[in-house]
Parts: sequence; C-alpha cells; structure tokens
Amino acid sequence: MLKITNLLKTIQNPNDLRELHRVQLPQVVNELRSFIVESVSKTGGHLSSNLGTVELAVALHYVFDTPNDRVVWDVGHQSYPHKILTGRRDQMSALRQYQGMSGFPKRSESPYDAFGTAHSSTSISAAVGMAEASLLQGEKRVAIAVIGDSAMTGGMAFEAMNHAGINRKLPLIVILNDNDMSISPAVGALNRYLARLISSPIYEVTKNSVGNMLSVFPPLREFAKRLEGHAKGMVVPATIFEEYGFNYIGPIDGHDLDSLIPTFRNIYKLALEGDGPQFIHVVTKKGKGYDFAEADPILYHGPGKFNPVTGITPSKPSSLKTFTQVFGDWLCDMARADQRLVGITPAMREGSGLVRFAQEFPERYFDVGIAEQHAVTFAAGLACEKVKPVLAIYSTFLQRGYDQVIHDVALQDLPVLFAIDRAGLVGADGATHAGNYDIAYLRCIPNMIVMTPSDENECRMMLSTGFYANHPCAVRYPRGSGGGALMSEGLDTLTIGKGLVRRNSTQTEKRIAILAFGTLLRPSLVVGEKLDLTVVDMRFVKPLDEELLSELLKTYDRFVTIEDGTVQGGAGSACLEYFVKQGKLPHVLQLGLPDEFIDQGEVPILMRDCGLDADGIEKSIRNTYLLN
Ligand SMILES: Cc1ncc(C[n+]2csc(CCOP(=O)(O)OP(=O)(O)O)c2C)c(N)n1
Ligand SMILES: CC(=O)[C@@H](O)[C@H](O)COP(=O)(O)O
Ligand SMILES: [Mg+2]
Repeated sequence: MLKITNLLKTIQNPNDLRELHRVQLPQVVNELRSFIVESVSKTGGHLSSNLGTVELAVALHYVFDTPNDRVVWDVGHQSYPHKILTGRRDQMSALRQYQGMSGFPKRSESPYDAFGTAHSSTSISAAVGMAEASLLQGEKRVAIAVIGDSAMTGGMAFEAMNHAGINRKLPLIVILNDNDMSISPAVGALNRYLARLISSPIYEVTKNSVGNMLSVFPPLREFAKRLEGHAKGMVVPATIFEEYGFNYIGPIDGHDLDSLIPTFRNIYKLALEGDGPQFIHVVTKKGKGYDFAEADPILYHGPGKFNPVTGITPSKPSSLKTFTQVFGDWLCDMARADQRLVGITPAMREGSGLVRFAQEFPERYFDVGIAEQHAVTFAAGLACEKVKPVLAIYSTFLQRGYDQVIHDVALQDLPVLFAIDRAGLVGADGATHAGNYDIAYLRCIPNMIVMTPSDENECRMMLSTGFYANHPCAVRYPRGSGGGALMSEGLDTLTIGKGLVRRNSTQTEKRIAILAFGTLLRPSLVVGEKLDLTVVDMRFVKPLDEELLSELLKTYDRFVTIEDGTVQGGAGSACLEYFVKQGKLPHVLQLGLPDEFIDQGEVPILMRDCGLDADGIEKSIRNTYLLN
C-alpha cells in the first residue's frame, strides 16, 4: 500500500475514513493528535480531554454509520477529533473565536453533531430520546452517548439510565469514557467504584487480549454474549450498569483500536438486533500523547494559547485581580474569621477560585462532583444546622439547581451564600456558558438578596454582607477582572438595599440618571462624564433601593438602566416595576443583553456588538433622548 504522508487531509468526512484500511488508522490517530496540539496551541481550547478521545472518535466513525447513527458527546468539550473527522479540520483555526467554530457540538454546525451539548450529563437522556424515536419511526439506527466519568456523576445521567432500562429493545449504546478525572481529580463513590472495576485483574487480561480475540473471531453475537458472560463472571458479579438493564462490556483500553473496533462492531450488531441498551466502559488517559498534558491534565484542561514545544509557561502575576481571585481570597479570610464557614463547589475547584481554600481548609471544603442540584440542597441542609455554606457556582450551571434554590433554600429562608461567577458573557465558551439570566431568574424569588458588584472591592464587601445576612444571598460577578479597584482587606459589609450616587449631573432640567447594575458602572461613568449625567451604582437588584429611586423620581423623568444580564425581566425591569407601582412612568431606556443567544468571541467585542461599551451606551442615550 502506498503510504500517504498526510492522511488526515484526505478525510473530508467519515466515509473517507471508512474507506481506509484498518492498518492505516494508527497513522490517522497520530496525525489527529499532533494536529490537535498544534491547532489548540494557537487558539486555546479544551486540550487534555480531546487528546483522550482521539481513538474513540476514530473507532466510532469507522464502525458506525454516522450521521445516520447518532453520536452525542456529553459536555462536548472532547469533541474536537470528531469535528476534525467530520469536515471541520480547517475551521479549527477559528475554534472558539468570534464568528468562528463553536468549542462544543452544535446541530446548526454539522449534521454529524446529533445534539448540542456543553452542560454535562445530558447525553444519555438525549440518546434515549433518539433511540425511542428510531423505534417509533421504524428506522434502523443506533443512538450513542459518549459520557465522561465525571459527567456520569450528574444526576441526569442516572435518571436517563433508569428510564433506558425500561425498554429492553432500545437501540442505545452508552460509552463511558473513564479517565479518572474531572477538571480536577474525580470525586465520589462512583469514581471509587469505577476504579475498582478497572483495578480488577480482568481489566489487565482484557487490555492485552480482548482486542486480539475479537479480531481473530468473527464478530458474532454469540461471541459477544460469551464475552459478556466472561465479564460478568470474572470482573464483578454484576455491575451497577447491568442492574440498570444494560449489557455491560469492559473495561477496555480506549487507546487500543484493536479493542475498540471489534467491540464496537459486536455491540453495534447487538443494539441493532434488539438486544437492548449496551454499556461499554472504556478507559482512557486525559492528555494522552502530549507529555505536558499527561503530566498536568488540569493545567491543560482549557488552556489559552501556548507554545506547543515548551508547553505553558507561567504568566507573570497580574496587578489586576480577577473577581474569582477576589472571591478565593475573601473565602480564606472569612473562613479564618468564622469557623462555621464551609465552601462548596460542584466540580469547579479551579475555575471558581477554591484551590487555596481546599488546601488550607480541607475539612471545610466540599467538591460534590458535577451535581449542581445536590450542591444547592446540600447547602440548604448545612444551613439548617447553623453551618454557614458558601456555594461557589457559575451562573450558567446554577440554572441546573433552580428548583432547589426556590424550594429548598429560599422558601425556607435559609442563609446560603451563592458566589456566582461567570455572570454575563463569558467569551470563548459562548452561548451555552453565558451567565445572562441569573438576575432575571433570581430577582423573582422571595427572600433572595441579589447583589451586583461594580468592582472588586465592592464584590468583597458584598460577599461579607451576604455571609452575615440571615437570608439567601447571591453575589454575581463576571469572568476576569474589574478595573483594579483599591482593595480593602477587612470583612466590611454594606447596608442591604442601598445604592450609591457616583456622579451628579450639573444640569437643572431635563436631567438623565443612569442606574447601573454591576461592572457596567465603569463605562456608565465615562458616558456620564461626557454627557453630564447622573450615575448611580445601584449595587442591589433585590432589595432595590426604592428610597433612592423615589427621590430621583422627584426631579428626573428620564432614566437609563444598564446591566450585563438579559434585559427581559432583569434589573431594569425591576426599576420599571417600581416606577409603575409609584404610578409615575418616566421614560426608561433599558440597556442590557438582548433576547438572543450570543455565540463565542472576546467579551469586549461581544459587548460592543450589544451596544454595551461606552460608545454604544453613549449612542443609545443620544438617540433615545435626542441629545446632540
Ligand atoms: C452541568 C455542568 N457542570 C459543570 C460543568 C463544567 N465542566 C466541564 S467539563 C467538566 C469535567 C468533565 O469531566 P468528564 O466528564 O470526566 O470529562 P473529561 O474532562 O475527564 O474528559 C466539568 C466539571 C459543565 N460543563 N456542566
Ligand atoms: C467545558 C466546561 O464547561 C469548562 O471547562 C468551561 O469551559 C470552563 O470555563 P472557564 O474557562 O470559564 O473556567
Ligand atoms: Mg473524566
């Protein structure tokens, strides 16, 4: 066979891959891996997880009839090899960039992206839906969920397993991609259980022999059945997955095509022929094949640009603290001051700024796995017992725990402090991760106190305020840094429900007041200076500073509300509701994020597009109030 030097370039879609001889696949794997390192080093992106799924993606598209067979990638942060094999190699240069390619599977992007993902643990539910649909429609295809060991800890995954077990003929395949890692080390009983399965002697045997056996024997159903029996007899009596009604195969080496391809072929047949849900437990290594990432998969989970030869070099410490760092520092200081404090994260230790807290206060640190709903109710339980829980959570992921916020925390008026990071637009992760909705979804809940810090120091004071308030409180702050405010080191609090007038207009009539919520205070002040407007740092979305609004209503009939959350039902709406309640309706220009999903890009560019930079704010005010 003639050796083609760049095989990857010849693959425009999985049909091209399927045309290749089996012996050519290791070359595809190697080229894919090098390409991913090279490409992600130029754009930034989720590196370690993708290096772990190269063989999986190759084997899946080689064996299954995609896109007729549906593949759902859980979280989807590990789908780059799949994207590259499905016609998007060239678009990798614009990965996660403004107007470029999403970092996650997206139905509008490719027919091979069977389901849009990014929030974890949805894949099995979606695949169950697809599998049931194929039965209802009499179509012959399988639905495959590829789910990581940590995504598997999310409650939804087990809700879906429970449901899938009802239909004994469901053409469903679940592939558990077990790399013993979440973003940080995987936690919990399921992790321990999976480790036990892997450490059983049979894994060593199957690792070395199953691939060979399967490639020698024809891929007969009987053989797969024997393999199943073999696994049942020798791995463990019956795995938890079998109890859920799945046929369990594994653990198998997820970097060994000789194991993956024959196993997939056998399982494909079983699933198509009505043998019901199949569960394949695949063991992979996060960061596989790139030494730096293998050695430190956490650092390489979602790096920015880096030099692929030297790896990530430590950046010089910035004089600007991110809000995440402000929170992390505050948490340690407050933990020292108050023994009752505990810190909780649903699997986001690094991103939420809890690394130091975890080291300094290990007994008071709880990583609960990817389990936002549980995290909220767990906090509620702690709060019942006079422990003081601080739940660090991304705005977008708190959406998962919404009923728990209402039913378990707010309804019982329990003092849980929600430190909500990644509020507003987040940048490269795009619409799935944007924190546009928290103001709207929290301000309608009774008993909640909702705070929007305009800078780092205010953030610190609000955290203390929330910690000492005897009610559910949320402090929501964006990704990245504020403007570099002078930080206090104490644990000072603010008066709840009080805003602060930051600038008074010198005009005597037709005055305009900007009511700013959060970090958009900064551009508001710039505009306020330029147009001679009054500018208020509202600080609290709930309770609103009604006294201040009432005072302003006496002399102002034109307002501008501004926030980095959705306008619909947001902080501006809260002001409008108050004005209506007063029976006075001044003109209110509501600025904020529009009623649409905003794709990835650099935050300043996206904010410009939304008219939320200083120029855009100025333009809107001039146009609305006909200023020259
Ligand atoms: C609901 C939800 N919570 C948190 C996250 C953040 N998150 C993204 S990837 C990840 C770890 C996933 O681990 P695993 O599923 O094992 O995949 P791996 O990264 O190991 O390949 C987490 C916590 C998310 N995407 N969705
Ligand atoms: C895939 C996922 O959900 C996380 O890896 C996320 O991309 C992290 O975002 P930050 O980089 O903002 O922490
Ligand atoms: Mg994992």
